[in-house]
Amino acid sequence: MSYVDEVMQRVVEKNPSEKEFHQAVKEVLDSLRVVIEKNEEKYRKDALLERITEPERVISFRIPWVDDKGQVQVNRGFRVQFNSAIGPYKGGLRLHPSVNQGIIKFLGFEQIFKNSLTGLPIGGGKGGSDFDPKGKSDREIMAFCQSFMTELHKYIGADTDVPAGDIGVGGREIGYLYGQYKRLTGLYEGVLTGKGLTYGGSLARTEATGYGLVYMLDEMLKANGKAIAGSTVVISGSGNVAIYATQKAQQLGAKVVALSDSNGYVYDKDGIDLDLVREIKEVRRGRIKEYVEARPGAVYTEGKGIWTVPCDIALPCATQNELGLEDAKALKANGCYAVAEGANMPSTREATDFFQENGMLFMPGKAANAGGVATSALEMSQNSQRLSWSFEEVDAKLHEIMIGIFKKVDEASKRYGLEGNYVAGANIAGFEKVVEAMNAQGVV
Ligand SMILES: NC(=O)C1=CN([C@@H]2O[C@H](COP(=O)(O)OP(=O)(O)OC[C@H]3O[C@@H](n4cnc5c(N)ncnc54)[C@H](OP(=O)(O)O)[C@@H]3O)[C@@H](O)[C@H]2O)C=CC1
Ligand SMILES: N=C(CCC(=O)O)C(=O)O
Repeated sequence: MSYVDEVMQRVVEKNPSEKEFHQAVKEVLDSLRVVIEKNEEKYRKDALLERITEPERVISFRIPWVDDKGQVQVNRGFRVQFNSAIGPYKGGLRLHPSVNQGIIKFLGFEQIFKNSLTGLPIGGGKGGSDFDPKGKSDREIMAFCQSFMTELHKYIGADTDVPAGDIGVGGREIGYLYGQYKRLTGLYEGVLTGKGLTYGGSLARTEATGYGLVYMLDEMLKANGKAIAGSTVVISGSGNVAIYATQKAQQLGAKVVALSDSNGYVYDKDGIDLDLVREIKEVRRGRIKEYVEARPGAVYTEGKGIWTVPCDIALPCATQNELGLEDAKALKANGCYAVAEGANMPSTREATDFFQENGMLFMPGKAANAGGVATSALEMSQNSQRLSWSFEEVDAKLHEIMIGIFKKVDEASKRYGLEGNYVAGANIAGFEKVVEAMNAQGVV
């Protein structure tokens, strides 16, 4: 049995119910076979793969809070501090009823290599809770966040572990979390990113993941003789990543024709009216189906199916495993030639393999959606200097970082004779820096 297969077997046996974690590890290890085979003896002796697939720390805790009816509620919280070889743990907090340890471990594992690709000094971590923010009052959100931070603050800090947003965690939640941290510790420090602009947040952080996704898409298309301008684009989700990916795609001349949420999707043949979507989602915290009430020419469809909408470019920006093999086949049949992942692991392994086997351009999330965490690291830099950079300065740095990530990914794929395989390129380029740091730091 190969070393990779031995380690994969260990991961499955030691984490039996964590299927998303298995999926994330398998994708990375499979693409690293060419690298591992060249160093197998040393890697085995150092138990390198056993260490890199084992979190440095997994923290789980009870979160009690009182709802508006005076009823005590209980949720479960997590923080996975996965790998600190190249910097303090850095990664988002996800609030969604589907959250469990396996989900947070898959996200934390992906974050290791994503953060490495940015070239910034940030390690991999992730956290969250099975708390469902949907339908909760502001007071209930605050009560939950204060209880969450009452536990979490024991394990985080500006030079230890810096959480941020993810699904269900936006500016409102970060604000409540930050206020509680400050109250408990008496420290005013950059311990969270995605903060409000009046208390240490960075301009362009709200836009960063979506903008960075489109910057990466632009690089991938240009390297392959294509362009965003004039293309038809379908974007899943209608949250932070999807909204600002839509904005940047429209600015670069694309026509975005569909967005979704967990209830269904809207198709607007005339192109999505982003101001209307932002009013519905960011102001009213409503459902995407409300879009057609103001745009009768648009069509709302309940449930899944957004990937049957004909497009040139697909940008999955909702959640993991939202795009499966049948979706991939439908995209190809309708002429789609490029996919870039705004979400974390939104394509199943079968869909990813299909894209690559059928000559479609494909950029995995750890490279394509790294703009968010990269800009979070820029927020940390500003906080450390007690300075605030302009939007243009941050956006220019973000764009430069995304161009740099594409170059690393492209170079790594070519170095191993895998030109155009951006999954392999991203995993190899991300892995190499982390491994060098782990080797230098000894058996820890
Ligand atoms: N925020 C960030 O900085 C970054 C986020 N990401 C990733 O991007 C993706 C979106 O995150 P973000 O935009 O921040 O989150 P938001 O909470 O702002 O938006 C999430 C969107 O995805 C939809 N969604 C969530 N879960 C499901 C599901 N199970 N099925 C269908 N739709 C679903 C939501 O619909 P509904 O409102 O109905 O729940 C919503 O439209 C996630 O995978 C996240 O991990 C990656 C890098 C950075
Ligand atoms: N949710 C994020 C952003 C993490 C961060 O900004 O620290 C991700 O990279 O998946």
